[in-house]
Amino acid sequence: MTVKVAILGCSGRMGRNLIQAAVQAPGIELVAGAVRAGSAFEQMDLGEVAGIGKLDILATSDIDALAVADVLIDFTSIEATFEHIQWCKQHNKALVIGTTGFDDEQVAQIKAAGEQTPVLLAPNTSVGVNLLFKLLEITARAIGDYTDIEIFEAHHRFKKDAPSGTAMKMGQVIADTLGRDLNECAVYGREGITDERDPNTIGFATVRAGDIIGEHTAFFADLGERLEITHKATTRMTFANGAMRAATWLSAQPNGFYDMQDVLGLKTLEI
Ligand SMILES: NC(=O)C1=CN([C@@H]2O[C@H](COP(=O)(O)OP(=O)(O)OC[C@H]3O[C@@H](n4cnc5c(N)ncnc54)[C@H](OP(=O)(O)O)[C@@H]3O)[C@@H](O)[C@H]2O)C=CC1
Ligand SMILES: O=C(O)C1=N[C@H](C(=O)O)C[C@H](O)C1
Repeated sequence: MTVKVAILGCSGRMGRNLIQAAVQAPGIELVAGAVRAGSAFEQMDLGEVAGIGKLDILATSDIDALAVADVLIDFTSIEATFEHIQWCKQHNKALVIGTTGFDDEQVAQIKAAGEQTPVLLAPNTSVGVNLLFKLLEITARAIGDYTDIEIFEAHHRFKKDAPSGTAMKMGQVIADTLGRDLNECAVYGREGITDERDPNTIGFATVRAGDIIGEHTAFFADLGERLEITHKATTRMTFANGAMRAATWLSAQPNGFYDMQDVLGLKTLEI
Protein backbone atom coordinates (compact mmCIF):
# COMPACT_ATOMS: atom_id res chain seq x y z
CA MET A 1 0.00 0.00 0.00
CA THR A 2 1.25 3.50 -0.84
CA VAL A 3 1.53 6.01 1.99
CA LYS A 4 0.56 9.55 1.00
CA VAL A 5 2.78 12.15 2.68
CA ALA A 6 2.68 15.93 2.96
CA ILE A 7 5.66 18.02 4.01
CA LEU A 8 5.30 21.00 6.34
CA GLY A 9 8.09 23.56 5.95
CA CYS A 10 8.86 22.22 2.49
CA SER A 11 11.02 25.19 1.42
CA GLY A 12 13.44 24.84 4.36
CA ARG A 13 16.83 23.10 4.41
CA MET A 14 15.19 19.89 5.59
CA GLY A 15 12.02 20.50 3.59
CA ARG A 16 13.86 20.43 0.27
CA ASN A 17 15.62 17.20 1.22
CA LEU A 18 12.31 15.72 2.39
CA ILE A 19 10.73 16.42 -1.01
CA GLN A 20 13.58 14.56 -2.72
CA ALA A 21 13.46 11.66 -0.23
CA ALA A 22 9.67 11.35 -0.62
CA VAL A 23 9.97 11.15 -4.40
CA GLN A 24 12.69 8.48 -4.15
CA ALA A 25 11.22 6.35 -1.33
CA PRO A 26 9.47 3.15 -2.39
CA GLY A 27 5.90 2.95 -1.05
CA ILE A 28 5.62 6.72 -0.54
CA GLU A 29 3.64 9.18 -2.63
CA LEU A 30 4.29 12.89 -2.11
CA VAL A 31 0.89 14.60 -2.32
CA ALA A 32 1.40 18.07 -0.84
CA GLY A 33 3.80 20.56 0.71
CA ALA A 34 3.18 23.57 2.90
CA VAL A 35 5.00 26.86 3.32
CA ARG A 36 4.33 29.86 5.54
CA ALA A 37 1.58 32.24 4.31
CA GLY A 38 3.20 34.96 2.20
CA SER A 39 6.31 32.86 1.53
CA ALA A 40 8.07 33.52 -1.78
CA PHE A 41 7.69 29.76 -2.43
CA GLU A 42 3.86 29.79 -2.25
CA GLN A 43 2.37 28.25 -5.45
CA MET A 44 5.83 27.15 -6.63
CA ASP A 45 6.15 23.57 -7.92
CA LEU A 46 7.54 21.33 -5.13
CA GLY A 47 10.04 19.73 -7.51
CA GLU A 48 11.38 23.15 -8.40
CA VAL A 49 11.55 24.11 -4.71
CA ALA A 50 13.76 21.04 -4.21
CA GLY A 51 15.71 21.57 -7.44
CA ILE A 52 14.72 18.20 -8.92
CA GLY A 53 12.44 19.26 -11.80
CA LYS A 54 8.65 19.65 -11.95
CA LEU A 55 6.40 17.36 -9.89
CA ASP A 56 3.12 19.15 -10.70
CA ILE A 57 2.35 19.72 -7.02
CA LEU A 58 2.21 23.34 -5.86
CA ALA A 59 3.39 24.56 -2.45
CA THR A 60 0.44 25.81 -0.41
CA SER A 61 -0.04 27.86 2.75
CA ASP A 62 -3.51 26.34 3.26
CA ILE A 63 -3.08 23.54 5.75
CA ASP A 64 -6.55 22.20 4.89
CA ALA A 65 -5.13 21.29 1.48
CA LEU A 66 -2.98 18.68 3.26
CA ALA A 67 -6.02 16.58 4.15
CA VAL A 68 -5.23 14.43 1.07
CA ALA A 69 -2.23 12.98 2.96
CA ASP A 70 -2.12 10.02 5.33
CA VAL A 71 0.93 11.34 7.21
CA LEU A 72 2.27 14.88 7.68
CA ILE A 73 6.00 15.44 8.20
CA ASP A 74 6.97 18.57 10.12
CA PHE A 75 10.47 20.10 10.18
CA THR A 76 9.57 23.73 10.88
CA SER A 77 9.67 25.76 14.12
CA ILE A 78 8.20 25.32 17.59
CA GLU A 79 5.30 27.72 16.99
CA ALA A 80 4.43 26.23 13.60
CA THR A 81 4.65 22.66 14.91
CA PHE A 82 2.06 23.42 17.60
CA GLU A 83 -0.33 24.79 14.96
CA HIS A 84 0.20 21.61 12.95
CA ILE A 85 -0.40 19.38 15.99
CA GLN A 86 -3.71 21.13 16.59
CA TRP A 87 -4.80 20.53 12.99
CA CYS A 88 -3.66 16.88 13.04
CA LYS A 89 -5.63 16.23 16.24
CA GLN A 90 -8.77 17.72 14.67
CA HIS A 91 -8.37 15.70 11.45
CA ASN A 92 -6.91 12.50 13.01
CA LYS A 93 -3.82 12.68 10.77
CA ALA A 94 -0.55 10.99 11.71
CA LEU A 95 2.29 13.44 12.32
CA VAL A 96 6.07 12.92 12.23
CA ILE A 97 7.80 15.77 14.09
CA GLY A 98 11.48 16.42 13.39
CA THR A 99 11.48 19.97 14.74
CA THR A 100 13.69 20.48 17.83
CA GLY A 101 14.02 22.90 20.74
CA PHE A 102 10.93 21.91 22.77
CA ASP A 103 11.06 22.31 26.56
CA ASP A 104 9.75 19.66 28.98
CA GLU A 105 6.27 21.18 29.14
CA GLN A 106 6.00 21.32 25.35
CA VAL A 107 7.12 17.68 25.06
CA ALA A 108 4.40 16.75 27.57
CA GLN A 109 1.83 18.52 25.35
CA ILE A 110 3.08 16.65 22.29
CA LYS A 111 2.85 13.35 24.18
CA ALA A 112 -0.72 14.19 25.16
CA ALA A 113 -1.58 14.82 21.48
CA GLY A 114 -0.81 11.15 20.92
CA GLU A 115 -4.07 10.32 22.70
CA GLN A 116 -5.96 11.86 19.77
CA THR A 117 -3.79 10.96 16.77
CA PRO A 118 -0.56 9.04 16.01
CA VAL A 119 2.39 11.33 16.80
CA LEU A 120 6.09 10.55 16.43
CA LEU A 121 8.70 12.92 17.87
CA ALA A 122 12.33 12.44 16.84
CA PRO A 123 15.05 15.05 17.35
CA ASN A 124 17.14 13.01 14.94
CA THR A 125 15.69 10.66 12.33
CA SER A 126 19.00 9.08 11.24
CA VAL A 127 19.53 5.39 11.94
CA GLY A 128 23.06 6.03 13.22
CA VAL A 129 22.06 8.52 15.91
CA ASN A 130 19.28 6.28 17.17
CA LEU A 131 21.74 3.42 17.46
CA LEU A 132 24.07 5.85 19.26
CA PHE A 133 21.31 6.44 21.86
CA LYS A 134 21.34 2.69 22.50
CA LEU A 135 25.15 2.63 22.76
CA LEU A 136 24.96 5.46 25.31
CA GLU A 137 22.59 3.40 27.42
CA ILE A 138 25.02 0.44 27.41
CA THR A 139 28.02 2.66 28.12
CA ALA A 140 26.35 4.66 30.88
CA ARG A 141 25.25 1.44 32.54
CA ALA A 142 28.80 0.01 32.37
CA ILE A 143 30.99 3.01 33.27
CA GLY A 144 28.73 6.06 33.66
CA ASP A 145 28.81 6.16 37.44
CA TYR A 146 32.58 6.78 37.65
CA THR A 147 33.44 8.60 34.40
CA ASP A 148 33.09 12.30 33.52
CA ILE A 149 30.30 12.60 30.97
CA GLU A 150 30.40 15.43 28.46
CA ILE A 151 28.34 15.93 25.31
CA PHE A 152 29.63 17.92 22.36
CA GLU A 153 27.63 19.01 19.32
CA ALA A 154 28.45 21.08 16.23
CA HIS A 155 26.03 22.49 13.64
CA HIS A 156 25.79 25.07 10.86
CA ARG A 157 25.58 28.83 11.50
CA PHE A 158 21.83 28.97 10.74
CA LYS A 159 20.70 26.66 13.55
CA LYS A 160 18.40 28.42 16.00
CA ASP A 161 18.34 26.12 19.06
CA ALA A 162 21.13 24.99 21.39
CA PRO A 163 22.11 22.49 22.55
CA SER A 164 20.72 20.50 19.65
CA GLY A 165 17.67 18.29 20.19
CA THR A 166 19.92 15.29 19.63
CA ALA A 167 22.42 16.41 22.29
CA MET A 168 19.56 16.95 24.75
CA LYS A 169 18.21 13.48 24.04
CA MET A 170 21.74 12.03 24.50
CA GLY A 171 21.85 13.70 27.91
CA GLN A 172 18.37 12.43 28.75
CA VAL A 173 19.21 8.83 27.83
CA ILE A 174 22.36 8.93 29.98
CA ALA A 175 20.64 10.67 32.91
CA ASP A 176 17.73 8.20 32.83
CA THR A 177 20.14 5.24 32.77
CA LEU A 178 22.06 6.62 35.76
CA GLY A 179 18.94 7.65 37.69
CA ARG A 180 19.86 11.34 37.54
CA ASP A 181 17.56 14.31 36.87
CA LEU A 182 18.91 16.06 33.76
CA ASN A 183 17.39 19.38 34.86
CA GLU A 184 19.58 19.21 37.96
CA CYS A 185 22.81 17.70 36.63
CA ALA A 186 23.19 19.44 33.22
CA VAL A 187 25.93 22.09 32.88
CA TYR A 188 25.63 24.21 29.72
CA GLY A 189 29.07 25.66 28.91
CA ARG A 190 31.70 26.84 31.39
CA GLU A 191 33.40 30.19 31.94
CA GLY A 192 35.65 31.80 34.54
CA ILE A 193 36.51 30.16 37.89
CA THR A 194 34.32 27.08 37.69
CA ASP A 195 35.95 25.08 40.51
CA GLU A 196 36.72 21.37 40.01
CA ARG A 197 34.30 19.28 38.04
CA ASP A 198 31.33 17.88 39.98
CA PRO A 199 31.34 14.14 39.10
CA ASN A 200 27.55 13.98 38.96
CA THR A 201 27.21 16.59 36.23
CA ILE A 202 26.64 16.03 32.52
CA GLY A 203 28.32 18.80 30.52
CA PHE A 204 27.16 20.20 27.18
CA ALA A 205 29.33 22.09 24.67
CA THR A 206 28.06 23.67 21.46
CA VAL A 207 29.76 24.87 18.28
CA ARG A 208 27.96 26.83 15.53
CA ALA A 209 30.04 27.25 12.39
CA GLY A 210 29.73 27.33 8.60
CA ASP A 211 27.82 24.49 6.99
CA ILE A 212 28.37 21.66 9.50
CA ILE A 213 25.37 19.36 8.99
CA GLY A 214 25.42 17.76 12.43
CA GLU A 215 28.07 16.19 14.67
CA HIS A 216 27.61 14.70 18.13
CA THR A 217 30.07 13.13 20.56
CA ALA A 218 29.60 11.74 24.07
CA PHE A 219 32.74 11.55 26.21
CA PHE A 220 33.02 9.08 29.07
CA ALA A 221 36.37 10.09 30.60
CA ASP A 222 38.33 8.49 33.43
CA LEU A 223 41.91 9.17 34.55
CA GLY A 224 44.09 7.28 32.07
CA GLU A 225 41.52 6.61 29.35
CA ARG A 226 38.39 7.98 27.76
CA LEU A 227 35.74 6.60 25.47
CA GLU A 228 34.27 8.86 22.78
CA ILE A 229 31.15 7.85 20.89
CA THR A 230 30.67 10.00 17.79
CA HIS A 231 28.13 10.40 15.01
CA LYS A 232 28.70 12.65 11.99
CA ALA A 233 26.01 13.37 9.43
CA THR A 234 27.41 14.24 6.01
CA THR A 235 24.13 14.92 4.20
CA ARG A 236 20.61 15.98 5.29
CA MET A 237 19.27 13.18 3.08
CA THR A 238 20.13 10.85 5.98
CA PHE A 239 17.57 12.64 8.17
CA ALA A 240 15.09 12.88 5.29
CA ASN A 241 15.28 9.16 4.46
CA GLY A 242 14.81 8.35 8.14
CA ALA A 243 11.72 10.58 8.20
CA MET A 244 10.24 8.60 5.28
CA ARG A 245 10.86 5.38 7.18
CA ALA A 246 9.13 6.93 10.20
CA ALA A 247 6.15 8.08 8.10
CA THR A 248 5.65 4.62 6.58
CA TRP A 249 5.81 3.00 10.01
CA LEU A 250 3.53 5.59 11.66
CA SER A 251 0.86 5.23 8.97
CA ALA A 252 0.13 1.73 10.31
CA GLN A 253 -0.04 2.67 14.00
CA PRO A 254 -3.03 3.47 16.21
CA ASN A 255 -3.24 6.76 18.13
CA GLY A 256 -0.22 7.04 20.43
CA PHE A 257 3.08 8.77 21.10
CA TYR A 258 6.11 7.20 19.44
CA ASP A 259 9.77 7.85 18.68
CA MET A 260 12.41 6.65 16.24
CA GLN A 261 13.41 3.84 18.58
CA ASP A 262 9.94 2.35 17.99
CA VAL A 263 10.37 2.59 14.22
CA LEU A 264 13.77 0.88 14.28
CA GLY A 265 12.81 -1.79 16.83
CA LEU A 266 15.54 -0.59 19.19
CA LYS A 267 13.36 -0.55 22.32
CA THR A 268 13.13 -4.32 22.35
CA LEU A 269 16.75 -4.95 21.30
CA GLU A 270 18.46 -7.04 23.99
CA ILE A 271 21.69 -5.49 25.30
N1 LIG B 1 14.91 15.46 13.46
C1 LIG B 1 15.96 15.59 12.65
O1 LIG B 1 16.58 14.61 12.22
C2 LIG B 1 16.35 16.97 12.21
C3 LIG B 1 15.72 18.04 12.76
N2 LIG B 1 15.98 19.29 12.32
C4 LIG B 1 15.16 20.35 12.89
O2 LIG B 1 14.18 20.71 11.92
C5 LIG B 1 13.83 22.09 12.08
C6 LIG B 1 14.00 22.80 10.72
O3 LIG B 1 15.36 22.80 10.38
P1 LIG B 1 15.84 23.43 8.99
O4 LIG B 1 15.15 22.78 7.87
O5 LIG B 1 17.32 23.45 9.04
O6 LIG B 1 15.31 24.93 9.18
P2 LIG B 1 14.80 25.96 8.06
O7 LIG B 1 14.67 27.27 8.74
O8 LIG B 1 15.66 25.85 6.84
O9 LIG B 1 13.36 25.40 7.68
C7 LIG B 1 12.21 25.59 8.45
C8 LIG B 1 11.10 25.86 7.48
O10 LIG B 1 9.86 25.90 8.17
C9 LIG B 1 9.12 26.94 7.56
N3 LIG B 1 8.02 27.38 8.40
C10 LIG B 1 8.07 28.15 9.51
N4 LIG B 1 6.82 28.37 9.94
C11 LIG B 1 5.98 27.73 9.09
C12 LIG B 1 4.57 27.59 9.01
N5 LIG B 1 3.77 28.15 9.92
N6 LIG B 1 4.04 26.85 8.01
C13 LIG B 1 4.85 26.27 7.10
N7 LIG B 1 6.17 26.39 7.12
C14 LIG B 1 6.74 27.10 8.11
C15 LIG B 1 10.14 28.03 7.32
O11 LIG B 1 9.62 28.97 6.38
P3 LIG B 1 10.23 30.46 6.37
O12 LIG B 1 11.64 30.30 5.84
O13 LIG B 1 9.30 31.15 5.42
O14 LIG B 1 10.18 30.97 7.77
C16 LIG B 1 11.28 27.20 6.75
O15 LIG B 1 11.13 26.99 5.37
C17 LIG B 1 14.74 22.63 13.19
O16 LIG B 1 14.04 22.57 14.40
C18 LIG B 1 15.90 21.63 13.21
O17 LIG B 1 16.55 21.56 14.44
C19 LIG B 1 16.88 19.53 11.32
C20 LIG B 1 17.56 18.50 10.76
C21 LIG B 1 17.36 17.12 11.17
O1 LIG C 1 19.16 21.90 12.90
C1 LIG C 1 19.78 20.95 12.37
O2 LIG C 1 20.39 21.08 11.30
C2 LIG C 1 19.75 19.65 13.04
N1 LIG C 1 18.99 19.53 14.09
C3 LIG C 1 18.75 18.34 14.82
C4 LIG C 1 19.03 18.55 16.28
O3 LIG C 1 18.78 19.64 16.81
O4 LIG C 1 19.47 17.60 16.94
C5 LIG C 1 19.35 17.11 14.22
C6 LIG C 1 20.53 17.29 13.33
O5 LIG C 1 21.70 17.17 14.05
C7 LIG C 1 20.51 18.53 12.46
